[in-house]
Amino acid sequence: MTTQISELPFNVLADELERVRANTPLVHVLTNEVVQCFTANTLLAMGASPAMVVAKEEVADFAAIADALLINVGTVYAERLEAMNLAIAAANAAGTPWVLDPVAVGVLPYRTAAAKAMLTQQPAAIRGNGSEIIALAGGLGGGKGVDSTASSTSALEAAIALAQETGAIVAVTGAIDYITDGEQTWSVELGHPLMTKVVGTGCALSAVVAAFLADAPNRLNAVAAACALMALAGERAVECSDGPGTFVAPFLDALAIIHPAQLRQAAL
Ligand SMILES: Nc1ncnc2c1ncn2[C@@H]1O[C@H](COP(=O)(O)OP(=O)(O)O)[C@@H](O)[C@H]1O
Ligand SMILES: Cc1ncsc1CCOP(=O)(O)O
Ligand SMILES: [Mg+2]
Repeated sequence: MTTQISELPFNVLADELERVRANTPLVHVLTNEVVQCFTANTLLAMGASPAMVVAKEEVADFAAIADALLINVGTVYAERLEAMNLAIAAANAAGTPWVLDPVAVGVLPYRTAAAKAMLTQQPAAIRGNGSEIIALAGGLGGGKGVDSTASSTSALEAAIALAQETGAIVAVTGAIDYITDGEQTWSVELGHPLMTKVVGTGCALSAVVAAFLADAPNRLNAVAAACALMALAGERAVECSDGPGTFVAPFLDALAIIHPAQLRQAAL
């Protein structure tokens, strides 16, 4: 199974970033307990508005008024899963796009079953690392806890199959990010290996994917632009950091500073 693969042009990223910043989308975030603050700061820095509403008594009301929803199963347990499924149902009823981040799917049966059941609930996008995407597509993904043991390139076929099966845009990330609708595939060759040494870069990326999907006229471009923005900010942050401990501050700064006009200039 193959699709046409092209590198995402910077002017597509520029157009998408301009659109998102003009709308400041409200993103409903149901994520794991490790990355809450980093995810909220990432969304604020790039121009969205995060809210971590998690109670099962509140999630349906909030998913209906949010512009997009993130479901991340990183520290899922029974009550959180119940809230996630209520939020997904309400998002679908309201036409709110929702994103699945299948953290460590394939490693543990409880979360694997939970995430696979969610695939029938029309996710607008799925963003995961190589191991997670292979497992979600029904293969043996491997995975070392939350980390991938499979390259994104080795997971591309699984990503394409998953997109065709679910109708979602699938982003499989790693040294190269691939973003596919099952027919057309964008690649993003940006980023830096140091991004794997700071917890939450993948989780925060999935939240940014949700932000870009809010009212998106072209979902493939929206998800690809989210991947490109994060990877570009990571690359820039590495230039002025000494390692994982000093990465986060310049990363958030880069997310805020990167400007569509600058991207259009770089595209020339
Ligand atoms: N080897 C690498 N080189 C460059 N960028 C990378 C590399 N590995 C991951 N990234 C970037 O790090 C971010 C998180 O991706 P990834 O590590 O695949 O997700 P996760 O944290 O969910 O496992 C993405 O922006 C991705 O492009
Ligand atoms: C360490 C950890 N444990 C459960 S969720 C989580 C965070 C995973 O973050 P990411 O997928 O962005 O590396
Ligand atoms: Mg992850």
